[in-house]
Amino acid sequence: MQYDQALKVLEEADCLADRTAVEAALDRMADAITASIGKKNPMVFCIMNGGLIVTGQLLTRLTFPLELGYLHATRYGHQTSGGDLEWKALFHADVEGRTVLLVDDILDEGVTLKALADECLARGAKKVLTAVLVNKQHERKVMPGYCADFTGLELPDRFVFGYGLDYENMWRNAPGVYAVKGL
Ligand SMILES: O=P(O)(O)OC[C@H]1O[C@H](OP(=O)(O)OP(=O)(O)O)[C@H](O)[C@@H]1O
Ligand code: HPA
Repeated sequence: MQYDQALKVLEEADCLADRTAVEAALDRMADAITASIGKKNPMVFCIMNGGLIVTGQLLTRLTFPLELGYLHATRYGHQTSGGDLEWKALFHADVEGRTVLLVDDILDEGVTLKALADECLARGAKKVLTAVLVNKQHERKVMPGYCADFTGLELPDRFVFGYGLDYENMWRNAPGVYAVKGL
């Protein structure tokens, strides 16, 4: 996307959650995560690329012992609808017997998180929990009612960017969650 076009995308977008709202959501998530697994010495995986900012900002709010790793799987690329899941980076850490927390930017249809959670369980994880900044509200989930264990924001069925979420690989750095005009 060209520079001018990218500026126009942000200018025309609808802000669904500004920085203050996102930070409050991260605070709530951190409290809930701490209460749930604060004493479990969990293995936390950032789901790249989208999970980068949420994981970073969440982790500074988690003041208990944990280990950090990353997984990379993608199914959207430059598209606004998902395809087959493509693994880009496989497990580099042993999850056997561990409590695992998967952190991502969004649960849209849930295909990505469910596949990664299933893979952790297949590798012997004792318990797998999931955390997302955004849950997109619609009826196209991978299983009816599928949702994360910890959700920051419930947002409408729009294509969103910011706080790690991209629109055509741009604006992951936008300081709020914005919906693309017309999408
Ligand atoms: O719930 P789903 O419908 O599976 O969609 C959610 C996934 O889609 C995005 O990743 P994407 O494939 O765009 O890769 P990226 O993280 O590199 O942007 C997002 O970061 C989630 O991982
Ligand atoms: O709305 C979205 N925005 C960015 N990335 C996504 N991946 C799934 N849904 C979305």
